[in-house]
Amino acid sequence: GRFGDFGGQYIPETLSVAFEEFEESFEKLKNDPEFLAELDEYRRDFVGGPTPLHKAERLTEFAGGATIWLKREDLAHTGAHKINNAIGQALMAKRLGKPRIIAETGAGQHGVATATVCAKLGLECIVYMGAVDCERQKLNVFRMNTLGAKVVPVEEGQRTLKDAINEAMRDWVTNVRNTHYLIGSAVGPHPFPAVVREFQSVMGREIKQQMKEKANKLPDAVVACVGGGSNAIGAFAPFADDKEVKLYGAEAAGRGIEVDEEHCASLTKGTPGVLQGALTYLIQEKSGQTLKTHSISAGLDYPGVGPEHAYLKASGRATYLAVTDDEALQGFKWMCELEGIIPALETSHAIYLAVQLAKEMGPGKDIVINMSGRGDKDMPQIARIMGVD
Ligand SMILES: CC/C=C(/N=C/c1c(COP(=O)(O)O)cnc(C)c1O)C(=O)O
Repeated sequence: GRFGDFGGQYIPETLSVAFEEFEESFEKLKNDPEFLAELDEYRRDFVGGPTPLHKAERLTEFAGGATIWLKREDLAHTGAHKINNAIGQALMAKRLGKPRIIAETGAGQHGVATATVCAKLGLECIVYMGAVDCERQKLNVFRMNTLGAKVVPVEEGQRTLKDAINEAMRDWVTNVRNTHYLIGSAVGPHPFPAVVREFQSVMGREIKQQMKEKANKLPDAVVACVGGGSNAIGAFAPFADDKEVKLYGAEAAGRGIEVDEEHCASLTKGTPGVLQGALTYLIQEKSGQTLKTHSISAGLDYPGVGPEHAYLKASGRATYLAVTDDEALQGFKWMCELEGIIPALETSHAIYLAVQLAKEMGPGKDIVINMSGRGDKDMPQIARIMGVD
């Protein structure tokens, strides 16, 4: 369960049986034709996949370089990529006979995705969400409640994603017998990062297929934002062996990476350490205590990162660059005004980075942005920032 030196399974003894049975179930199911057929059916008939891949004509012209393509995962059911992982793990939980599902959420998209599949499959759903995120992603709290989930505001720590994960893990240790912890990103102890990557890789496989159909080539670069890293690893993984395809992750530089506690650029400014069950890069002080973080986007506001990204950085296979709040807002505006798409603030970090890269790469090259989610959830925050609320 390692990615180079990274990853591993640093868990309390009480969870070892649950992890063993989850890993066994995954090893069996990941090649099981019937399970894979069921996943395909959900992707097509419930999620609305394959999500479109199309040229961003005006954004390309504006950037003045490589052709920019958009992988429209924002059009997936519930409005983000999170649904792919939620369905896969919920179907596994059903097979494991676990009637109770818990989840953590930051942007609320994973919470909504989990509540959605629990309604569909008849599973109880409890979502832990930092009190700060309950406020800034209020629309998604309403949606979770409407879908029948119980949202538990978390008042610990800085009351954002890391704190929600801690509470979910605390619940799981107590209720592991009848409960599956449906983790929302490619983080945590083995096999969570591998399981989440597997379920999210549908995006990268579709990108590869669609680029072949539309341009008869591989993309020269794939760009995705990186919070815990699930939409990025899902877009990147199918290209791992295609060395000519460059992989870029956009981290959150918040108010700037020069100042501690003002960013979440774990790969750019972090150091190796163990966080929430995995050895990865994290923003920590000498004692190993994680530092506070800031990002305009709740879904990137996390001091760690998935261990597979730590490995991709260390091995040089992927490049991670930090994008500030203001740059993300710029990317947000460009996508709205040039392509008629209101993206999530998380996704906006990748949009800004892709425009910079397109300039550098020049005409004749092709770059794909993994449009991880839509921006409905962010409209109240955007309205306040633009002074139109
Ligand atoms: C699981 C915690 C992260 C959440 N969202 C993260 C997120 C992200 C970043 O998460 P990753 O793909 O896992 O890095 C990107 N785009 C959108 C639209 C997101 O909502 C959530 O709770 O919805």
